[in-house]
Amino acid sequence: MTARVAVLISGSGSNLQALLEACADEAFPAEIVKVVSNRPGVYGLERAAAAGVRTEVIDHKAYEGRAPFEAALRGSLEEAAPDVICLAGFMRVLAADFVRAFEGRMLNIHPSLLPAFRGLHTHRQALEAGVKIAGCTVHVVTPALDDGPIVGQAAVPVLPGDTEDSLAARILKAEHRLYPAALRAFVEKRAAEAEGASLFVV
Ligand SMILES: Nc1nc2c(c(=O)[nH]1)N[C@@H](CN(C=O)c1ccc(C(=O)N[C@@H](CCC(=O)O)C(=O)O)cc1)CN2
Ligand SMILES: NCC(=O)N[C@@H]1O[C@H](COP(=O)([O-])[O-])[C@@H](O)[C@H]1O
Repeated sequence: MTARVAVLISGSGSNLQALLEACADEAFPAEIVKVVSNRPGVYGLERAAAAGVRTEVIDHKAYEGRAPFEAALRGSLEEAAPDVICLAGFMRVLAADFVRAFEGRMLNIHPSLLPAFRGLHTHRQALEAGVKIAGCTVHVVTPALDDGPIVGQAAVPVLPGDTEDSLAARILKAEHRLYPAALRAFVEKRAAEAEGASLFVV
């Protein structure tokens, strides 16, 4: 079965692009059915349109607070009937009620080796901490920030003279390899678990 995936973005969408390219392979067990951005005019929307994927903008600045924004965002996602939601450079903290509506089937890619360096400015945190290994993590989204079960990780070296930009660029390349691999593993595990359940029903 091919999993229906909706992707949330806020910007460039380079991770979205990696997922689009992976899904273009007929053997990949997922298809991207909708891309939703909380920011209008971002390049990620152009990437989705070029791939023939439906897009929608739910601009958080157009709503009076998080609750009405998240209600609109939830409606846009539910309209697509996704099996899995992928946050890909999505930059809004989601309230517990929203996360629970998609419990266990929402993934995020975070540019650090969690549990190290949660939140924003992860590359600055890594350089200030003096770590020699950095990387990225795909995890299940929970109400707590950047805290859910880890699906996969990729490590890269921190090199002498690295700046935030040089480290971010190295990690971003790893993200583009990690996210499709992690999504495949996540989808295949869910399918196997569902098949296992049906065996007991029979
Ligand atoms: N409930 C959860 N929501 C989100 C998670 C999560 O694990 N649980 N992951 C984040 C993604 N993320 C880091 O990977 C992250 C994104 C945004 C922020 C943040 O502080 N955002 C600010 C606004 C920043 C902006 O709009 O430029 C905010 O929401 O006030 C922290 C971490 C996605 N959501
Ligand atoms: N906390 C979330 C976060 O920092 N996400 C990060 O935003 C960057 C841009 O992604 P993009 O090129 O896919 O838009 C990526 O490095 C991603 O890990």
